Amino acid sequence: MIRLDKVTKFYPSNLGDQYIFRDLSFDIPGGHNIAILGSNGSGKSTLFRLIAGSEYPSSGRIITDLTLSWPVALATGIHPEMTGRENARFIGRVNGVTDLAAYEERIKLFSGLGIHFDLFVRDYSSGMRSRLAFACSISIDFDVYLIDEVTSVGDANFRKRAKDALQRISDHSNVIMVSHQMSELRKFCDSAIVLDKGELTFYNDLEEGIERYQAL
Ligand SMILES: Nc1ncnc2c1ncn2[C@@H]1O[C@H](COP(=O)(O)OP(=O)(O)OP(=O)(O)O)[C@@H](O)[C@H]1O
Repeated sequence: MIRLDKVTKFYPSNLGDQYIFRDLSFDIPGGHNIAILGSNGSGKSTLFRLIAGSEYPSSGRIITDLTLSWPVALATGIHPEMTGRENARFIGRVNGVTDLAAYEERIKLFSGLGIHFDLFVRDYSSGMRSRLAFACSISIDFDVYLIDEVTSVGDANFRKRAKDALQRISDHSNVIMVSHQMSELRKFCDSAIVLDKGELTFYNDLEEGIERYQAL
């Protein structure tokens, strides 16, 4: 379970503080593959960053007893001044991977980065960076994978590899996924959370959630 406890999140702007969530308490149930649905700007990415811990709430807290991956689009923890291999090794070590050499090789193979794996990440394209981040994430055992752009990262070949890996993962772990493509969500998710005006609603049935979202 992932619990949002009285979470408030706002961003300062030239028009004053823009509130995304105000005093929001919500339990994201475990054991589901959940699609996050909401219109542009409703706060899906913000929610992801809060859950992943890559951004703090303005007040309140997020509590969980689960291990969570990081959203790939953020490429959180990927350091531009290190090579892909050094990044992989660092991420592996931080996440308690025991066989680091095997982990590195898995990432090199999965990311398809070839010789770029030993070049500085600062010289990567954004697609290459996302491929590295996704490969690092998918090669670690997490309880929940936060998936934000699997369908749009890299070329057709990589996308197929990513989807196959995700399919394997969703058999034994859970995913929380953001995508504007309903076909993708239908492939991996069984339930939904709809974001609207700072409120979250959980739908046990994905189709019910999609219907609600489309009616917004
Ligand atoms: N770092 C930031 N600084 C200021 N405002 C931000 C920041 N990040 C997000 N916002 C604002 O917060 C709101 C929610 O943004 P967010 O990216 O979470 O929405 P989203 O639902 O993921 O949108 P989309 O479907 O377009 O990707 C938007 O109004 C956005 O402008």
